[in-house]
Amino acid sequence: MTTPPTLAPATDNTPTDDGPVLRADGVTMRFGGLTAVRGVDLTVHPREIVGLIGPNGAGKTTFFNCLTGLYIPTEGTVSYRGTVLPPKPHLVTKAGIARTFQNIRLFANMTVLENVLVGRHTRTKEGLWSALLRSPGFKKAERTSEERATELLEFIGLAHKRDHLARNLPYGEQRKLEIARALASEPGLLLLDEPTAGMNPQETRATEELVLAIRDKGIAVLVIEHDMRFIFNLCDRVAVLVQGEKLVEGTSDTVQADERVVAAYLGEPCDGAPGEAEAAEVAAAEAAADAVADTAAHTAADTAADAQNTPGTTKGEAP
Ligand SMILES: Nc1ncnc2c1ncn2[C@@H]1O[C@H](COP(=O)(O)OP(=O)(O)OP(=O)(O)O)[C@@H](O)[C@H]1O
Repeated sequence: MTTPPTLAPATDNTPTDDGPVLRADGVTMRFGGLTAVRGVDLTVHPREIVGLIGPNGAGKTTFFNCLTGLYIPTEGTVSYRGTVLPPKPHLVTKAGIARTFQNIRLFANMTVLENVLVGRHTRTKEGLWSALLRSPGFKKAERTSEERATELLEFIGLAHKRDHLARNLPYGEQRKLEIARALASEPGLLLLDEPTAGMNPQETRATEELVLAIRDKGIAVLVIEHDMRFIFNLCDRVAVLVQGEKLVEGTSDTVQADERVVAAYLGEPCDGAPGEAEAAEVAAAEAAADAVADTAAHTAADTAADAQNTPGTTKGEAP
């Protein structure tokens, strides 16, 4: 992939202090009797790329939904740049957190440009009447939004398709468009939920480069992904969720070397596991066959030695 062009930041994402962009404190989410997320703490610092991994059903998406106000956590708080966020998606976006979804959520019958413009609505203050009357203020805001959306499309490499309908884009480009739409809200933190799902290796590599370019713009990234190569190549830090709890957190090297992580993905062998009796039977049969083969080999060797030691017998001649 060619390196994405640089994008002039519309908002200043330079941190005002050394504090984290995101801080989740003791986030717990229960659905009736099921605790999907239990007491999870997580911080993301400015210009960091943090990975969130874990087996299916570990609670990753539920945790994202708690961060973005889609769910109201049963317990715990989520803060953005030191301020506790209200659990309302549009207020979370307005504060500076944008996200993409596991399943693509584009407006299929809108153009590529229009999809990005939709993402800007939290950054425009022109109201409905202003839009209907096409007031001078509205026209100016519209021009600024279009310029900004065009810059974003250039940044992700879709400017040449700005007038195509979203539904006609290939899958990999639809995923890119989702990212552009999220960036249109000018976030300080971008949450990506499985951005490479369904992608081929080239598209995955391109997404890796795109995420790095986004980080270089000063935007912190928190990413859920099942593709371990993608995560370990990209992330400054990785947190592992297992059954709703944070099991390990650290650099890619630390997490990869942690036996608990391997066990969480592969499952610990346990007594009476299906197939264990069959495996034991096969091992016993193989051991018995080896013993029989050994005995036969010894007998043959002894017979040959006896033949050589018998008096009056020459080689190749029957006694
Ligand atoms: N709205 C909901 N109501 C009830 N249970 C839910 C709801 N959302 C998620 N769950 C349950 O919470 C648990 C965690 O699910 P979640 O989708 O967060 O896991 P995940 O780690 O994102 O999994 P995957 O990697 O498969 O996407 C699962 O047992 C799931 O069935």
